[in-house]
Amino acid sequence: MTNQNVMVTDTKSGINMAITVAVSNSSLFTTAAQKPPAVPGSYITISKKKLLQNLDINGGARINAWVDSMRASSPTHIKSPALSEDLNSWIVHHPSALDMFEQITNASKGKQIVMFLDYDGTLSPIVDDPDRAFMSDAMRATVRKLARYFPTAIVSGRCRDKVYSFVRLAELYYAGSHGMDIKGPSKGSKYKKGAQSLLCQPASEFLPMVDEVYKTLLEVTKSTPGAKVENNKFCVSVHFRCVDEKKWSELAQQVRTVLKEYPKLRLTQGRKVLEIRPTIKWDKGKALEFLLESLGYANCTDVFPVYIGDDRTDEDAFKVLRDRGQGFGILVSKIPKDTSASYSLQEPSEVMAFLRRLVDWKRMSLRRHFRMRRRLEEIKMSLPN
Ligand SMILES: O=P(O)(O)OC[C@H]1O[C@H](O[C@H]2O[C@H](CO)[C@@H](O)[C@H](O)[C@H]2O)[C@H](O)[C@@H](O)[C@@H]1O
Repeated sequence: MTNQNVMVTDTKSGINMAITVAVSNSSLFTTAAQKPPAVPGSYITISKKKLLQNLDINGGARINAWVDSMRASSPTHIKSPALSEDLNSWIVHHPSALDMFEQITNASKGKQIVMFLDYDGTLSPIVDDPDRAFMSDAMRATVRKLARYFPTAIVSGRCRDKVYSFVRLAELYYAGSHGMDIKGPSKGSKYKKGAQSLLCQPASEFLPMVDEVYKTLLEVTKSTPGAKVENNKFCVSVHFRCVDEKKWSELAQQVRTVLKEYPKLRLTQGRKVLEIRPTIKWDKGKALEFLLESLGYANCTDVFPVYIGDDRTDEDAFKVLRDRGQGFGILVSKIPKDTSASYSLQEPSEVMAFLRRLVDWKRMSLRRHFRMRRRLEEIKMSLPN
């Protein structure tokens, strides 16, 4: 019997929970201590009725599972030699996008690269205060250059206006609220005519409900020091980064009590954050598909989408790319995680280095292309009539 990290969906609350289970050949049992996974974030996805029943025995067990999941979604640093060994073997399957740069650009030859960028943890480093997650001027300048050469979209869990206030580049596409609020560039985009009028809000009917939940959660979580509730328009984030770990179960209980009254809302998790959102089948993956379609690449074989993200919610987009067999995902992570991304980068500074290389590569290939065209023109002109 071995311990495995398992991701299950609680059918009642909709929460994706990460728990450690002892696995034999024929059955699954939750471990008595419900310890956090040995390698945080390294999961297999299963659906076992028995497992869910175990979690349902009483509310306490369910809350324990929530807290385990909160821990698992908050991996920190590689501490033990065993974990760094895991990292070494993980890297073999998800090599650095910087090391594989040539292979990547070779695979994209003759195709239009379309860039999708998550915000927090990808373009800006993770900080304690979500209102101060600024991106650097150098990163902004890099993304601005990137958008000159490739259609570029920001795909974030944040409210669209908020992420725009951080990025401040009018020429980009923005998909806020985990893709539930998509808008085309507000400044003329050279990539798609009419993009300025593009707006997609598939969860608009949930707006009053989400606002009500936001206000209730704000009130209910007041008693938990450090908890922060963020209104992301079509979803709500409950942050526990600054909450003492001893208080996590209290916070989980508060959120669970509120959520019980709203069966049309579900819970997902990000980095030290509980995210409440409508149950509609819409996520960052759907947003990516919608944007590709809006750009006119719905059924094209000559498109090469690249999605860079650091969070569990980005996995939906990585999966879409895997399933389409087009382009690829890059996971930003310093630790091994189960992912559908093909490549990895360790942190936002590496993301910036990768984007810069992409810009330089494109600039050089365009220069080469124009030089060659000029040369051909010259040869044509020098030929006798
Ligand atoms: O899809 P994303 O753009 O990655 O948004 C996901 C969540 O990001 C933000 O929270 C995360 O970043 C904060 C600032 O660094 C950090 O304090 C927090 O612990 C992280 O979870 C944002 O505040 C959330 O609303 C988004 O859901």
